[in-house]
Amino acid sequence: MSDHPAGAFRAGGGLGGMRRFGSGEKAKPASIYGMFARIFTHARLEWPAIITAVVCVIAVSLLEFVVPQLTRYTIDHLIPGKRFDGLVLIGAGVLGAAVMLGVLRYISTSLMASIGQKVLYKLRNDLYRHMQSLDVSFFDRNRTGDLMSRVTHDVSILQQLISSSMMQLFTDFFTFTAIAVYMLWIDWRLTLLLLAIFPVMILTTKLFGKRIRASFRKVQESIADVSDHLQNTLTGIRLIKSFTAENYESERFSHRTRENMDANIQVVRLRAAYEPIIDFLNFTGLAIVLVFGAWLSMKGQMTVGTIVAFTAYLRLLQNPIRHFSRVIHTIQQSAAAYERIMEVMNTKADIWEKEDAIALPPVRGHIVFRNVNFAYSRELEVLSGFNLELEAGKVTALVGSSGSGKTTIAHLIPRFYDPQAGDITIDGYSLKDVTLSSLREQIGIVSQDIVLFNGTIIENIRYSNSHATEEEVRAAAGAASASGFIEAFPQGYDTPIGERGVKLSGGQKQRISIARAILKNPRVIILDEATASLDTESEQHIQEALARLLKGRTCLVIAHRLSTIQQADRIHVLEQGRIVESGTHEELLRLQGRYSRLYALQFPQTKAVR
Ligand SMILES: Nc1ncnc2c1ncn2[C@@H]1O[C@H](COP(=O)(O)OP(=O)(O)OP(=O)(O)O)[C@@H](O)[C@H]1O
Repeated sequence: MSDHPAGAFRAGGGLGGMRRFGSGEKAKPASIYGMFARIFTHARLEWPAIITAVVCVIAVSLLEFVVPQLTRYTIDHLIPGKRFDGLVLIGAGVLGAAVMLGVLRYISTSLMASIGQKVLYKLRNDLYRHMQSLDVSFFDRNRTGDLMSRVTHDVSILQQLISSSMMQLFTDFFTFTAIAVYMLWIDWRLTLLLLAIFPVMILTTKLFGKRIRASFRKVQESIADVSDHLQNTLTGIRLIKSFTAENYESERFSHRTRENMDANIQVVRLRAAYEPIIDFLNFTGLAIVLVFGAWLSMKGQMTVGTIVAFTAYLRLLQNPIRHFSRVIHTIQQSAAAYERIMEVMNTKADIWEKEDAIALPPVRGHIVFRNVNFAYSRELEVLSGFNLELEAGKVTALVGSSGSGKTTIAHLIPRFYDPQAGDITIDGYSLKDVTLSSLREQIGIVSQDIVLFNGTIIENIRYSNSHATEEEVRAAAGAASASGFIEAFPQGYDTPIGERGVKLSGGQKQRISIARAILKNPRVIILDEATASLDTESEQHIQEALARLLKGRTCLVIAHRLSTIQQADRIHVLEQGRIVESGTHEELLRLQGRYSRLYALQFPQTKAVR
């Protein structure tokens, strides 16, 4: 049994220009509270570390509070009283506080950084697992590079928020409240005057926050574009070279990176405008303390030490605001990233299992399509009232012109897509009533787009059955006529095949994919154009391998090349989603209809003989 049956079926690539999330309906901005709530849900198991970090942070705030008190005491009491003995204690007190601050900050920062990493680890894995659970149509709609950048770049942005900015926010909130209360207690008039500036600051922050977040969204989308372009062009490098399209691609790349640069410049401009406004408001606070404090002092209502302490507290009070102007940058950047992550997390799979889905018992492989309607989108109906029967243990072939719906029919059997109407059954079980894994474990697909992973030959063959022994792998490779060329490699089965199997020839890749299917030993085989574009010798090897693969199983063979399906038990000719002719090769030739015309096109000489 396969550990990861879905992986073997996953068709790569996406269709550009189709609807994907964010392009149809406008994505609802995710709430910042929602973001924090989710982060806390992920972080809750780390509560001992969180509590320790919070205690450290509170201690930092208290120490910060003590230092201005030492200044005040020095100015108001030690200097006027010429108490030289007290200076040593004050010096030691300030240095001691500095050392303690350093230690406490080290503990809280390193704890929060490791919590951030753990949350990130969980979030990234959840996202990946969720993506894997989505169906093929999701991957049709979305660009690979864009999805990659959500899992890598967007998740990393959240890490910065968790490990540094969130703690900073908490520290600032605590310091701000403690100091505001203390200042109110010392002189409520001066403090209220100061606090009057804060609503202006909050409003400015809100106004800028919205714009900064929108710009960050653009930055992240442009990164996704860059990553998508890279993914497409690096995997298609041979095509680019064959069309000498290097300059064209470099220009397209530069266009995308320019969009990224422009979006970043927009963010920088917004920040550059925001920070001076906040600084101006901070200076207004300082002016108020100086002018009003000096006035009170001249009237004998306030000591000089209090004014000095007040300016120090003012700085501490303004620090959170100044930090906030920086943290807001991270928060808005994270919110934009979080939105993009949640778009994936909130996407529900179109293909799902019923709650009471049963495990499909080992089947014989009798498959029936009854009145099936299927469309990829509203505009394009591929199958309408479609009926088809695949007899158990027999080879059924589908032929027909390009776009007539052959691959679509094949993809409905492992439930890559679900029909909008009608039913498909296997041994009488409706596909919708059985679990996806029990269904897919009994189906093997060998397609013309062979997907091999970077790894060794044995790893690729074993992908369909991770428990297979080495002997079983060798036997499968033998049956797939692959052992000859594999053993000829100096490293044999341990030969690395490179990304997507680039180090192998087309025919070799095909035989490895057949070996992989044989090792899976499924009841049902779907063969999509497996012999396209091969030389005669390779094709002969492959035909032998295929004959062994198909033997005794229910097979659906999709072939353009009629030579490959002459032995099929039944051939259906498909036109625009309808079966127009059915029979064996000889019967269909005798009909002198669509099939015989297709055959004559492919084999003009044979036709002449007949
Ligand atoms: N993932 C998809 N999303 C939207 N439309 C699709 C998708 N796959 C196929 N189609 C459309 O559905 C129709 C049937 O395509 P299908 O691939 O089943 O034809 P086919 O007979 O297998 O063609 P070929 O022999 O060229 O592979 C075509 O019009 C095609 O454009």
